[in-house]
Order: sequence, then structure tokens, then C-alpha cells
Amino acid sequence: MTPPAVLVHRDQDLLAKAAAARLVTRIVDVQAARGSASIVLTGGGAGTAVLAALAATGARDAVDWRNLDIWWGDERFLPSGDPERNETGAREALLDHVPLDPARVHPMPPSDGPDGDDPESAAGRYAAELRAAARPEDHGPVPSFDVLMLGVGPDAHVASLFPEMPALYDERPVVAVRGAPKPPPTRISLTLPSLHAAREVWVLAAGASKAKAVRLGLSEAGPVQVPVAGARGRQRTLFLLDRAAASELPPGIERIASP
Ligand SMILES: O=C1O[C@H](COP(=O)(O)O)[C@@H](O)[C@H](O)[C@H]1O
Repeated sequence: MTPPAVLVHRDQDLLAKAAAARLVTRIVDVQAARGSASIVLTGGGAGTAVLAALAATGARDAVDWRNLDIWWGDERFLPSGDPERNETGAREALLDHVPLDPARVHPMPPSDGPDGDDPESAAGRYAAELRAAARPEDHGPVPSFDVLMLGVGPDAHVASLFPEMPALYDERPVVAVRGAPKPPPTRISLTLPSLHAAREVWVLAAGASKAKAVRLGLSEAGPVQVPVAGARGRQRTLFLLDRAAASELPPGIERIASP
């Protein structure tokens, strides 16, 4: 796993635009090399702002949308179409506006889906979908995602991996989370081993409320206490921040800033 690089942008708006431009470039590069690409979406303010910025840029037409697999890092276990679902936010911000292949969009099951109100079965279903998409060269139960984006909570959670909760010890690729401290309490999440399968992990954080979590995420803290400290990709890890989220970083951390 790679040590993170830190990039700091002026504010959330510029962060979203810069991350959207970076995402277009990354997808286009991967598609040029291999024909298709895979990304993992996050919910939350910064992650959804990146998708909206991508929808608003003309550069989106450079992406071969039909050859893109879209997965989610976590989901709030709610009925399909619920405005609190990460899927709903992503569809409204971007997915409904680009010509994706519906078969390559992989939302986590809703609570009114094939498993009914059973998050453990829904997590197992998603794990099976990931396993079916993994190729021998991935050497594991999930694909080697090209980019996996993560928001971060003020409590340092990523995906639906909350500090000190059992999901952080789980070796299965996908788990049900019950009793989450942030509503809704029932969720589905990729686990740390699945996050680590990504070639690139991008942590997105904006606002002063995230500053402490960002500082701890770049420290030597353990992922059980500080889940964002476990957000690391196989080839590259980026912390993409605005100035407020970067405001508590110690001087020793090297960063690249934009005006
Ligand atoms: O509940 C969640 O929260 C985090 C962070 O959200 P934010 O609004 O504080 O940025 C998000 O990354 C995660 O996907 C989501 O389910």
C-alpha cells in the first residue's frame, strides 16, 4: 500500500472541479490502455459534488461511458429511490445524465429489493456480484477498482466503517452494518480489504468539521480507531482537500496546493 499524497484546493467548489477533471483523465487513460475502467462512488457532500462537477464539464464527453463499471463503497439500507440513499444522490448528480450501460451500474441492494429488509443477505448478494466481476489477475474476491472514492466523516469514518465497530475487523468483502452512529443505522459497506484492492484510493474532504479526521487519517493511527487511516490504495492514495479540511495538518506533511 502506498503512503498518501495530499492536494489542497482553495474551497469545496474548486476541489470538486479539480477532482472531476482528475477523474475524467484517469478514466480516459485506463480506457485507452485496457478498454474499460471501474470506479467506486461514495456518498456524502464532497463525493456528490465531484459527480455534479463532472456532469457540468464538457470534458465528460471524453469518457466512454458504456465501458465503465460503477460500484459503491457503501449504502444506506433504505428503499429504492429514497433521497438518503447514496445511489439516489449519484444518479441525480451524474448517472442519469450520461450514457452508461445499465448492466455495468452496480448499486448496493435497497431494503425493498430481492433480499427484503435483510441487510446481511443484501451484503452477501453484493459480495457475489463483486466476485463475479473479479478476474483471475485480481487475485481476490473483488475487482481491482481503478479509482475508489471515499468521503470522510467528522468521526473519521469512511464508507460505512465507523470507529471501533465490528465491520473494521471483518475479512469478508462486504458486510451489513447495524447500529451506525450516523443515521440511518442500517447500512451496507465494503470492508477494509476491499478498499485495499483498489489501484487508487481518493479521500475527498471539505470543510473545517473534517480537519481533525484528515489529520488523524494521515497519522500513524490504526484503522479501528480511525477508519480513514486505513484508506489506502495499492498503487496510489490521494487526499484531495480544501483548505479548511487541511487546516490542522502538521507542518511535516508535504502537500501540493492550488491557488
Ligand atoms: O454517511 C455517509 O457519510 C460519509 C461522509 O459524508 P459527508 O456528507 O460528511 O461528506 C460518506 O462518505 C458515506 O459514503 C456516507 O454513507
